[in-house]
Parts: sequence; structure tokens; C-alpha cells
Amino acid sequence: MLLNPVLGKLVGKRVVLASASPRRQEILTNVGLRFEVVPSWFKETLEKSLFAAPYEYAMETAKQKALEVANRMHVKHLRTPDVVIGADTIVTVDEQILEKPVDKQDAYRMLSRLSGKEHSVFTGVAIIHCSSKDNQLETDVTNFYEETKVKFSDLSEELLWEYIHSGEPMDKAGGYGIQALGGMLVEYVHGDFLNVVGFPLNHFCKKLAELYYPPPKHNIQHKKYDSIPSVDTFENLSDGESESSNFTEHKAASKLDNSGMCSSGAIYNYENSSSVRTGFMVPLENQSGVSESAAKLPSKILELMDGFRASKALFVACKLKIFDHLKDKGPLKAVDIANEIGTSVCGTERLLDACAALGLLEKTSQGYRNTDSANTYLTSDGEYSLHGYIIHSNDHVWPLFTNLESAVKEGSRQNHRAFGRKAEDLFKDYYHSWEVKQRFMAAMHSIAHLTARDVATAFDLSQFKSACDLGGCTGALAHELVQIYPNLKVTVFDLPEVIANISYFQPSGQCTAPVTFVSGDFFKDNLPEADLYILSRVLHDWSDEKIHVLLSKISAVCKPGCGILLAEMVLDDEKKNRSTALLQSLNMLVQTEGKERSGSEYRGLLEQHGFTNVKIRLTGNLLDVILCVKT
Ligand SMILES: Cc1cn([C@@H]2O[C@H](COP(=O)(O)OP(=O)(O)OP(=O)(O)O)[C@@H](O)[C@H]2O)c(=O)[nH]c1=O
Repeated sequence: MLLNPVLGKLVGKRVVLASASPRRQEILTNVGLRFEVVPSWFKETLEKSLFAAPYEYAMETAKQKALEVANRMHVKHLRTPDVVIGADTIVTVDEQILEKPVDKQDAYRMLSRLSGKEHSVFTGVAIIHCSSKDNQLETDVTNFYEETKVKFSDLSEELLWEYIHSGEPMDKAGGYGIQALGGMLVEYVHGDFLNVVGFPLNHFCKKLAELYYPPPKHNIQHKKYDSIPSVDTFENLSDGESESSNFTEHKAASKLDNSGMCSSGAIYNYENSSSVRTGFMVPLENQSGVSESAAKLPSKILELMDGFRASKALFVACKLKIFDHLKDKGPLKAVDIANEIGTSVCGTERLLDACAALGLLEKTSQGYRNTDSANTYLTSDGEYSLHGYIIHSNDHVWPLFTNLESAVKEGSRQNHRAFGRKAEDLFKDYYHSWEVKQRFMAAMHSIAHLTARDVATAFDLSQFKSACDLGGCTGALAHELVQIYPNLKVTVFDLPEVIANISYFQPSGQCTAPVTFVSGDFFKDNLPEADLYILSRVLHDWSDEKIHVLLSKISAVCKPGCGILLAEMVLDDEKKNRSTALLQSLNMLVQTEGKERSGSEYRGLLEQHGFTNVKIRLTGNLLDVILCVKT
């Protein structure tokens, strides 16, 4: 991949995204950047009137968000990240700055101001390079912004309120999400689309290129700053063309070369430097030709080719409970971990080094220790532990995927090849032994817990008084729902083998009264009465025929006004964009009779059973949500 030389500069560094925005996480993940997410606690309360221009406010807020995280990590965890990225998106119209609406009325006010007009979306970004000297945090701040102009059509009151009731505006600047339903309001976009979504990726890469690829001295030009710096492309950059591609060396060189040309925006500000850089040095075309072959490396293909190695390293580290050991006792040397878990020292050391290079561990002079993400997601008792799902991936999905070729040739599941048994029923496979059942339930619990909040809040469900989560397994989503909607009573309906085994997964210290568990088979038994039927990761297991059987049963017991809430990975209609969901569909091929479906496909299935007003919400999390109502 041509961009790789730029983003590749961050490989091996401890990169932290100081943002809770799922969109920013997705944009950076999609380009293969490895980073930890540590949302900033900085409150967006800077006095706007103190800033001469709105973009200065966005840049300063981005900087403060990132600095807060850098300081907190340094002080509280005594762990200094290498790079912290912060961002802040604002919308401006009629010289007013609009941030996220505080409630529906506020969203109404914002959207009605935007109706029929052009407005600007500014995202300020801060890239902070951190180091620690004598235990003091040192920071170098690179700050920039990007502007995109967006025009809305005239919005009728009805459309406006329908959009507000979808829930989409609430966590978004200006009260809309251009990437989802909000896209329907937009007449045109001038500039970087991703900047509107929350992160100006193109400008970010150009900024990294400036930081890491200074031009050879004879090529130095000084440019006045504008919103996009004058690096026309980063496609032909590679290590070979610069005299120094290292941030620190480049920084030192840049101070020497700075001739003090003035910039309009004071954008490029090394906080702790005695001199403030105000000019831009931009790399020109690669004249040496040295790096041509490196730039042409098919990085994306190479990454995919080796992707399984990284997955397996993660699986094995989880299986050997390395993250659990390090959480309790870290930092530890390889030899100590090997002794603890009874493995070879040489093999363990290689695995630990690989995990550190993949950003899962940190290697220090005292030994290896967990990153924050490892503590949260990879330990078996982490707050959002994915341990169960990872073990399931290793023990169950991996053998199935080794038979992908047969699955593609035959168009059917491969359980007989992977496990040497012909199972008549999908779930009989999982429940034939206690150990496999426990593993499967832990896996489903991991994902349900991680996605529960986004699923529960994708739509306002407060009009429903009772819900039945069909195939709700351990009740992770049900427990989240009753926290968010205190008047809701939720029944979890699942197979008797599952219900018999739920106690291990129940939350401690939480009132569980509004959640009840009922055992049964939703294809064969009567369904409990409810206003809302929930099917989370259920329909993707089944063929259209079986789905019709299930939906007609639900339809038969649903009164008008009652609804269905689906949580699935929703494919785009052309099935060409969402690679995680498309790979999940292959996962369904190797092990079930189902598949992942697009929004239109789900709509078609639901409408055939009298469920209309189908609304789809892409959450940015692993599951998207569809709500419809029986008419
Ligand atoms: C205009 C627009 C904005 N957004 C989101 O609006 C939030 C802005 O708020 P922020 O304060 O910059 O960020 P945050 O979400 O509070 O996160 P944090 O960085 O932790 O402050 C970000 O999420 C953006 O994606 C969209 O998803 N789509 C759009 O079309």
C-alpha cells in the first residue's frame, strides 16, 4: 500500500487515540493503524469568544484533549505513550459554533439552522509526540485543522423530527451524521468527507509525512500555511528519500532550517521548543529514485498474507493466559513468564516480542507488561473481556476456517471436516459437551457485553414496557437494557441447555430482578408475550426459510405497535465495503446455514411479516441495529 511508508512510521510506537468517537477509531483502524483508545476527560468548555476563528477553537480543544491523556497516562500509570492523537469536530453556521446537541430540542435548533444552507465542518487535530526525561513528561505538539463545506437541503419539520427521533444526532457535532441517515440531508460536500465524519485522514497522513520525511536540504522550500499543507501527495514517500525519517532527528534538523517565514494560522507549534516553527518545509518529488521499489511493496497484500500469524499469536497468548499473568504480576521477564506457565523460554520470548510489536504488550527494561487495551480486553476478567471469544476463535473457528476452500466449493458448513462429526443441528455442536458449551457461551457473552450499550441505545426504546430477547444467551444485553430503561422488563428466552448454565455469567452487585430467563426452542415452543422481540446475532445463523418460520411466529403473537429489534452486522447494499461483516459472512458459511445480510435484505424479510417503518442504525461497533414495528 502506497500510504504505508507514512503510517508505517507509527508501527512499533505506542500510539494512543485520545477520543471516544467510534468514527475516529474506525477511520484509523481501517487504514491499519494500531493504537490504544484512551478517551480524554478534557471538558469541551474553552471560552469560544477568546478565539479569533472557529478552527482555532477546534485545534485548541483537540490539543487539550490529547494533552490531558498524555499527562494522565504519564502520571497515573507511569507509562508514557509515544504519540497521542486528539481531535475535535465542530460545525459552524452564521458565525456560530455548533457542538454535540445536549438534548432533542437542542438538536432541533441546530438542524433547523443548517436547513437549506451551506455550513463548514472543522476538525482540529493534535498529534503529540511524548517522551519522558527525568520522569518529566515532554511533549511536542503538532496542531492542524481541516475545513469541509456541506450544504443541506431544505428540511421539513416532519423530516427533521423523524431524524431527531432516530437518535442519530445526539453524539454528533451539528446534530447529524453524514455517514449514516444524515447523509440523506446533504445536497453537496466540498472537501474531505472523512473530515466531516470526524477525522481528516488525508491531512493527517500529509502531516505525518512532513514530520517523518523532511526533504533533503537542497530541496527545502518554505510555504505559507493554508488549511491543507502543500504536500501534494504522500504516495511516493519512503525512507529512502529523506535524510532523516525519524521524528526526533527531523525535529532537530527543522529547528536549524527554520528561516522564520510567517504562517497565517500558527499551526505548527512545538510546545516545548524554544523556537516556534511558523514556516513549512515540504518534501518535493523524489528525485533520487532510491525508494521506488520500496514504495511499490504491496503492503496490504503482505499484511493479509501474514494476517493469520498475528491472529494466532494473539490466540496463543490468550490461551496461555499471558495477559492474565501480566495483569497480576507484571512487568515480568520472558523467563519468569515461561516458568509460570510451563513453556520454553525461547518460544515464550518470541511470542512476547511479537505481541509487543503488535501493540498488545509493552516491552520495558523491567520486562513485559500489558497495555491498557490488553488489561481491558484480553485478560479473562477484563471489563470488556474478549478472552472467551478469542478462545472460541482459536478452538472452534480456526479449524473451521482451515476448511474454507471446501466450504466455498461445496457452499456449505464444514463442521464434519473440522471436528469429525456430522451434527444435524448447529447448536447441538456447541452443546454436546460442557466444556464446548461453556466456551461458546463465554464467546457470545464477550461480544454481547461489548456491544450491549450501543445496541441498547441505538434507538429510544422507552415506549416498550416488556421485551423478549430470543436467543439472549447469558442475558448480557438484557441486563444493559434494564439499566438504561428502568421501566422495561426483559425475558431472555434460550435453549434449556443454555439457561441451565447462565449463573456463571450473571453480573454481581446489580439488581437483576427485571430480567427473567425462560427456556425453550423458538422454532418449536410458544414465545413469551412481549412488546418488543429482540434477535441479536440470531438471524445470521439461519437460512431465509427458517427466518420466515421464526418471523411468522413472532408476527402471530405481536400486537400492532409492537416491534422487533435486530442486532447484526449489516452489509451495505452492494456488498462491497464492509470487510469485517463480509468476513463474518464467510464465517457463517463455514459453520452455519446462515449468512450476513444487507439492510435491504433484512427490510425485505421483515416487511413480508407485517413489520414496517424499518429503521437501520450503523453503530460503529461490531453490531448494527434495526428497529421495526408491526402495523
Ligand atoms: C458532523 C459529524 C460529526 N460526527 C461526530 O461528531 C463527534 C464530534 O464530537 P467531538 O467532540 O469532536 O468528539 P467526541 O465524539 O465527543 O469524542 P472525543 O474525541 O472523545 O471528544 C465526533 O464523534 C464525530 O465522529 C459524525 O459522526 N458525523 C458527522 O457528520
